[in-house]
Amino acid sequence: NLKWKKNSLTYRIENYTPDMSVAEVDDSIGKALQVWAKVTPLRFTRIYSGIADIMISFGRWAHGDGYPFDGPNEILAHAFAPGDGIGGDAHFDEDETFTFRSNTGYVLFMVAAHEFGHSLGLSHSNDPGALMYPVYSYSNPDTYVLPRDDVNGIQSLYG
Ligand SMILES: CC(C)C[C@H](C(=O)NO)C(=O)N[C@@H](CC(N)=O)C(=O)NCc1cccc(N)c1
Ligand SMILES: [Ca+2]
Ligand SMILES: [Zn+2]
Ligand SMILES: [Zn+2]
Repeated sequence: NLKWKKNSLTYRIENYTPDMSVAEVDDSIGKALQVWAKVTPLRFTRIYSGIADIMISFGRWAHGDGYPFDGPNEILAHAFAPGDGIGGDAHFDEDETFTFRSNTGYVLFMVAAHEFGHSLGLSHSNDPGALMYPVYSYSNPDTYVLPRDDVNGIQSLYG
């Protein structure tokens, strides 16, 4: 597990999905980062231009890296382990329907929280209750508590 050598990280939202309002995307991303900040010394600062540690974008099919998306469902997003350049970046498949709070479509907060686990150095967990379990499951973002397996995982890196 590669990890960030610094606790203060920047992020930039490069573009937006038409599925949600700008404010809903901003809120979902911010809250998904806070899930991890709450249990580590990590701090996230948003920037609006230039290169951030965690560059966040929506794309479909071939979108500039060697890992094209696949249309609706299956792959929902991917993120790269800590490092320079594409390291830490998170890409979301624009062919998915992302939602804010409802459980019709994929809740962006949930997918983003999972992807940022990868951005911080976590791999998948085989604990079905874990956020880092490979398969998406819906949880209410307003009452979301990071499962113990994920807390242990991230604190083994940054505790
Ligand atoms: C091999 C990887 C590129 C698969 C990809 C993933 O794990 N990205 O982090 C992915 O999108 N997996 C889907 C699998 C699926 N279609 O259920 C997923 O939902 N991952 C995101 C996710 C979101 C929220 C919670 C959890 N546990 C997983
Ligand atoms: Ca897909
Ligand atoms: Zn990508
Ligand atoms: Zn994953």
